[in-house]
Parts: sequence; C-alpha cells; structure tokens
Amino acid sequence: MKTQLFEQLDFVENPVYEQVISDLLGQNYSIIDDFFDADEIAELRDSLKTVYETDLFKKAAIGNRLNEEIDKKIRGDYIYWINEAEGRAVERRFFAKINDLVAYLNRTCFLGILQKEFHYAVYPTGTFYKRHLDTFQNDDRRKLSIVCYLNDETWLAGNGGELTIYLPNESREEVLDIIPRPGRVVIFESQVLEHEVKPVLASERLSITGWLKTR
Ligand SMILES: O=C(O)CCC(=O)C(=O)O
Ligand SMILES: [Fe+2]
Repeated sequence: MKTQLFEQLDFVENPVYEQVISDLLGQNYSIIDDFFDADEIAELRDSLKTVYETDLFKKAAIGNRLNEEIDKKIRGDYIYWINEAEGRAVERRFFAKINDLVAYLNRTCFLGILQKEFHYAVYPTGTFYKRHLDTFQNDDRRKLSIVCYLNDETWLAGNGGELTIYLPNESREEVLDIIPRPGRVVIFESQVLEHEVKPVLASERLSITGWLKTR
C-alpha cells in the first residue's frame, strides 16, 4: 500500500512520451524529432563508424534464411547487434534513454515490455529493404519497432533512403515517406505497419534499429 502511494507521488508526466503514446494509439506510429541531441547523435555515429571500420558488421539476413542471393534482393544493409551490458559509455547512455521510455510505457500503458534488442545498421549507396512486417521470424514478441537515425546534418532529401510506412485505410492505402534526419526517432507497431527502406541514392545511411518485446 505504502509503495503504491510513493509510486504515484514520484510519477512525473513527460510530454514527449505522452505524445508518443497518443500517436501510437491513434495512428500506430510516432515520429519524434530531436529525441537525441546533436552531440548524442555525433557520438553514436562515431561509435557506429568505429565498429564498422573494424569490420564487425554482418550482412543482414532475412528471417527464414534463404540463400544470400535472395537475401540481397530483399535487404542490403549491414548490421551489428549492440550488447547493452558490454556497450561503451555512449551506448549505455543510449540504452538509459530507451529504458526510461520503456519504463514510462510499461507504467502508463501496461505494455509489458520485458526485453529489447537493438542493432546498428549501415545502408551503403544502392541498398534498400523491401516492404515487410517486422514479425517475419514468426516472432510475435516484437511489439514496437524503434528506428533512430544517425546521419549527419549534411544528409539531403535527395539521398533517398526514406522509411516508407504503409498505413491501412478503409478506402485506399496511405503512404508516408519519412526522411532519415539526424536525431529523428520513429516508433511504430511492429505487428501492424508494413514498411520499407527506399533505395539509398547517395551517401551511407546510418541508424540504430531495435524492438521492444513482450517476453
Ligand atoms: O531503417 C529504417 O528506417 C527501418 C529498418 C527496418 O525496417 C528494419 O530493420 O526492420
Ligand atoms: Fe522493418
């Protein structure tokens, strides 16, 4: 009884998280600009590049592991899974922010998020990720998908690589193109919204992608 009372008392409403919640309830996705500030993005980008240069990234495979050729026709990005416990200071700060959001969602929406998984992703020029749902691995534990863009301020709309989200609509499907601007975070319902990464036309598209899972 006492603890419950204290929990109520130290609850501080967070307007950004409240916006995320109302967006997710109303439209199954939320776009938050400046979730990470310029310094955080620069540090995460440096960290990604350091790991990328040491060649630790792997060619991303699609869920049911067909052969490499077919994989390439579906997605062309390179990924590196980030281990929260072993991460560098910058990654620990990244997870601290994600964990704060998760705690808020669990507390206010009873989402029951118990696990998460995040990876860096690099999409070199010419690569893409065809339209898909994030539950391809017969994994219905993925509840929310989160993408954080690590491109720098010189990223141009003409570079392509938009995240395209398909919104089911009674009459016709709506298509939303989201430019991967630095600091921008997109959160969406993993089991509801199909999406794709449009071909990158110039430069390298950098991001962190992850999933909040129910168990
Ligand atoms: O990078 C993005 O914008 C989305 C990536 C994605 O759809 C995925 O990794 O499943
Ligand atoms: Fe996806």
